[in-house]
Amino acid sequence: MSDFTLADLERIVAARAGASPDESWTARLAAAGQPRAAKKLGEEAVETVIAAIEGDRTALVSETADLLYHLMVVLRIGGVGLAEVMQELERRTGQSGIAEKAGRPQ
Ligand SMILES: N=c1c2ncn([C@@H]3O[C@H](COP(=O)(O)OP(=O)(O)OP(=O)(O)O)[C@@H](O)[C@H]3O)c2ncn1[C@@H]1O[C@H](COP(=O)(O)O)[C@@H](O)[C@H]1O
Repeated sequence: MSDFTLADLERIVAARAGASPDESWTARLAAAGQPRAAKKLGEEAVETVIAAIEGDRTALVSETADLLYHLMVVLRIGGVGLAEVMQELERRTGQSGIAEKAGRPQ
């Protein structure tokens, strides 16, 4: 199994965001701006949904990789660090999602 982490990918995205858009997809998306990058993220999310619904495991792996990569680009453009997201996910471990939703103000 791979020990490559999302934090590793975040570092790669950060390093490539300032490269030449002619040589780097990351830089091309960063130069195009958040609307373009977010649209691409949405496309990859839909492709992941389709792969999941179709039960296509190979496509689910590939489309999820596309999705996570484009999510890292969108987070980078949005100035959000992966650590902030992981901190929020850790905060949520203290409670079931069902209980969390039930406890929201009506
Ligand atoms: N993980 C990725 C990664 N996943 C997808 N992509 C690119 O995202 C683009 C997606 O565009 P398209 O939708 O046309 O391609 P597609 O999704 O395969 O097409 P569909 O089948 O979905 O229609 C393609 O150019 C992919 O190569 C990625 N580009 C870069 N990375 C990582 O980022 C690093 C730096 O890449 P550059 O910034 O390009 O140097 C790479 O070494 C990788 O580690």
